[in-house]
Amino acid sequence: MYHLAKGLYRLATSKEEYSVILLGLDNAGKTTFHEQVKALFHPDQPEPKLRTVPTVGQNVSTITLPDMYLKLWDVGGQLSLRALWHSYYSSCHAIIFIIDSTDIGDGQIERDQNNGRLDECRAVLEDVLQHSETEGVPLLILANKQDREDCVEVVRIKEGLVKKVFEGEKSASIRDSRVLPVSALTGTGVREAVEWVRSRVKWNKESRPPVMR
Ligand SMILES: Nc1nc2c(ncn2[C@@H]2O[C@H](COP(=O)(O)OP(=O)(O)OP(=O)(O)O)[C@@H](O)[C@H]2O)c(=O)[nH]1
Ligand SMILES: [Mg+2]
Repeated sequence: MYHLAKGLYRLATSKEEYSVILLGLDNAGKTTFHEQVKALFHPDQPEPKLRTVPTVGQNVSTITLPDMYLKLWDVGGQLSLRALWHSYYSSCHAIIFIIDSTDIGDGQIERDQNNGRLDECRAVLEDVLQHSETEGVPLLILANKQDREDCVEVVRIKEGLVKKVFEGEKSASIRDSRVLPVSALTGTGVREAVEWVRSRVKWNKESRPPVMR
């Protein structure tokens, strides 16, 4: 009887847990974004810690939403650390790829002029999407640092970078994806980003079932 009651109690109180991995080049703003999410959704930590240092290893946190736990994995984006990303792919339910919108020239791939880290960004994103274990996983691309005057607008990033990446992706049609403008520093767009992920991991739960906690 005790075990039955305990089982029923567990069932009634448990929630689905989904994992989200934050990817992007070093300095893109992953940790800053992560801190803003924690500040928004952790009642005991209302002030985001915005003085970040380059991530070596990982920062992990779990936020509680009405219908799920969302576990965020913030990993280092430096070249030498990108080789570790693949170990998160098979267990993630969504990918947030963060772009520094001030470090991609004018966002247009064909141009010969200096385009910052646009080519590197494209190659890294393509590499993530081509990995067999990320197939079909919802992808949110964040055009970050939109608070800065020298940023490239989100429409240009969609037309220039994202369209080009998807043209080469075999499974683009079956992957749910979105590009959103954000400023991780000011917090603008962060709530919308979490909301998009929340809805998409649920839609995709047949393909990537959540863990019950
Ligand atoms: N103006 C502006 N600066 C930002 C924004 N987001 C991040 N930054 C700055 O960009 C720098 C790098 O931010 P991080 O969040 O540490 O970058 P990261 O992607 O975690 O970098 P790695 O851990 O090395 O992969 C810091 O100086 C941040 O303050 C933003 O939205 N606007
Ligand atoms: Mg970091």
